[in-house]
Amino acid sequence: MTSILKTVQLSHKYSSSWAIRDINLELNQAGVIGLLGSNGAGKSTTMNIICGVLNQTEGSVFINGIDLREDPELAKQNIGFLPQNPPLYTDLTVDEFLTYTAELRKMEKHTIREAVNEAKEKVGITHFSTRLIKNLSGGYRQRVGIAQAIIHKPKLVVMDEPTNGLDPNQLIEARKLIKEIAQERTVLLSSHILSEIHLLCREVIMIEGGRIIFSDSMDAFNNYVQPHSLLVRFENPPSVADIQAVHGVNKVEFLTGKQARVFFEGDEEIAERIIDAGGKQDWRIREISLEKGMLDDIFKQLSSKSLQ
Ligand SMILES: Nc1ncnc2c1ncn2[C@@H]1O[C@H](COP(=O)(O)OP(=O)(O)OP(=O)(O)O)[C@@H](O)[C@H]1O
Repeated sequence: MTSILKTVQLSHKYSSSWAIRDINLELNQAGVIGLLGSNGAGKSTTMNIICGVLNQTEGSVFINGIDLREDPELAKQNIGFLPQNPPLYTDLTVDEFLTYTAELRKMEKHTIREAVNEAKEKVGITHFSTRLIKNLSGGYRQRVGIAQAIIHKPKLVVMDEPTNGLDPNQLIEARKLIKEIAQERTVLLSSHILSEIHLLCREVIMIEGGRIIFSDSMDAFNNYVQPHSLLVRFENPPSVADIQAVHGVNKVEFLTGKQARVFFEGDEEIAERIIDAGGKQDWRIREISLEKGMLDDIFKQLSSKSLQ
């Protein structure tokens, strides 16, 4: 089977330093795939190369089996791109802009009108067809950006931090839309926010320092990343020393007078031991929950595992 996207030993150097090294990706199915990494990890560089905006220093990109360097025009017919800052012409109306992007894609003239209408309908902006883009809210501008990325019905849509800067309501709508779009195609989406990737993606590729340090399903990711802290809320808070006396606890931080983050090593049965100690010493525990690590901690865990 031909992969929708395949990268082979993709590496890129800006002047003297490598931004990404040996990125090997292979995507075959519809759905949202997350590219997760902290700021500067190499997400935009990877995406810009995949979309043909930046020429790699080394390695190859195949879109639907077509080498992007050998036949960029044909390869790009299968890609839609929503860059971090979508290049919208804000003095054009939605219709004018989408027609222009369809022409840029070299779509056949007689197909453009229908394609514009379909894309508008898909992202829910038909009622703004004749509105100037500069008079749209951030959330609707984002939709125009998504419409231009799907207007030619590509098999692969690449979105660089698409939910950045949206307000909570816009966020919910954008996530819904991205999931809908991914029902019939592959969406590769980047974010530095773990919870965003959790909400949207079925697979996750984690990149750090320009290298892939994890690539598997979201479920596998959840199993791989072991929790190592608990949030505990007490009605009758004990001292730090009292909590540290519980076997396995290695650090305690009080976040408020009644809530503490308890770091532990080893098994998750620590929660039972804390509840046990709390019962005996009348801490009156009101809430206790395992925390998945913060992104920085997860990077450290995964980096050290990948070096083992
Ligand atoms: N035009 C450039 N010239 C020189 N170095 C660059 C350039 N663009 C990016 N870099 C460097 O390459 C590395 C990867 O950057 P990249 O933008 O790909 O990361 P990112 O994961 O997308 O981060 P962010 O979320 O902050 O955009 C970083 O160290 C960055 O400083």
